Amino acid sequence: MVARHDQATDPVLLDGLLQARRGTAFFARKLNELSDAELDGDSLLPGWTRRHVVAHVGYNARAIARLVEWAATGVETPMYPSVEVRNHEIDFGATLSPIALRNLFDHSAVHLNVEWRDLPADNWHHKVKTVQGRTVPAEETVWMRTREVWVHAVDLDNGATFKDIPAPVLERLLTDITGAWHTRGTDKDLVVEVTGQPSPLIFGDTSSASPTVVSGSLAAIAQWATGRGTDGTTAQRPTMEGGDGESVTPAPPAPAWI
Ligand SMILES: O=C(O)/C=C/C(=O)CC(=O)C(=O)O
Repeated sequence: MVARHDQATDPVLLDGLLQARRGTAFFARKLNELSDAELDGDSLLPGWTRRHVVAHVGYNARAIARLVEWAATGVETPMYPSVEVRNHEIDFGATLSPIALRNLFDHSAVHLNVEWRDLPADNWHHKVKTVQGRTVPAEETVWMRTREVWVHAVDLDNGATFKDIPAPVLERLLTDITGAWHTRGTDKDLVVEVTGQPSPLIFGDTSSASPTVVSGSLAAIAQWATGRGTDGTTAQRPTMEGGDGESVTPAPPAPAWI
């Protein structure tokens, strides 16, 4: 394929797009491993079947494509008209036939990919607004989608784990989550330590004099921080007397993320 002269060439952006496409392929693989009947089963998300997860991931691609169209045209096209419409759409999508659900995922992913492919380099800096009210450059849509496809592949609960998610994606996810806790002030006296790294990764309330320190591998900590289980985590709690503190396994639940 011949690249157009106005296409994006920023290596960071191109690497991000690769991570999003790999995540989409990974989600597609896990979805293809599920029989139609298995789509009716529970996902890891409370109250959602696997059907809800697939519908959400499909509609999320359409919603993100609307942000890319906004960046391309300058015409404001929000992700969703409202959170209520978003939620209703997911509930409706979960009732589609298996073939329609699978088509929704496939077609919406292709559509988003085409919107990204066709967005001229300059337009990637244009500002758009997410459904959470964040104003971000269009390049952020790549990360928004990356996060969705990798994490929701785990939510399908048919074998994918956080260990399947590439380390740079997990690290950025942790930066996002701990940033959200900090903004809300829900990380008081909480330090998160990723073990088994060449150089230590530390997040959270690092200025606290008596923090609870939650530690574990990158995958275990990301799973815990996203509210998807405490396996592989431990917590070191301060004691009244000072000293080394008491060890708690597994760690207590993480603060809410979204
Ligand atoms: O990162 C944001 O500000 C927003 C992210 C989303 O809206 C992702 C979704 O949860 C969705 O598509 O509904």
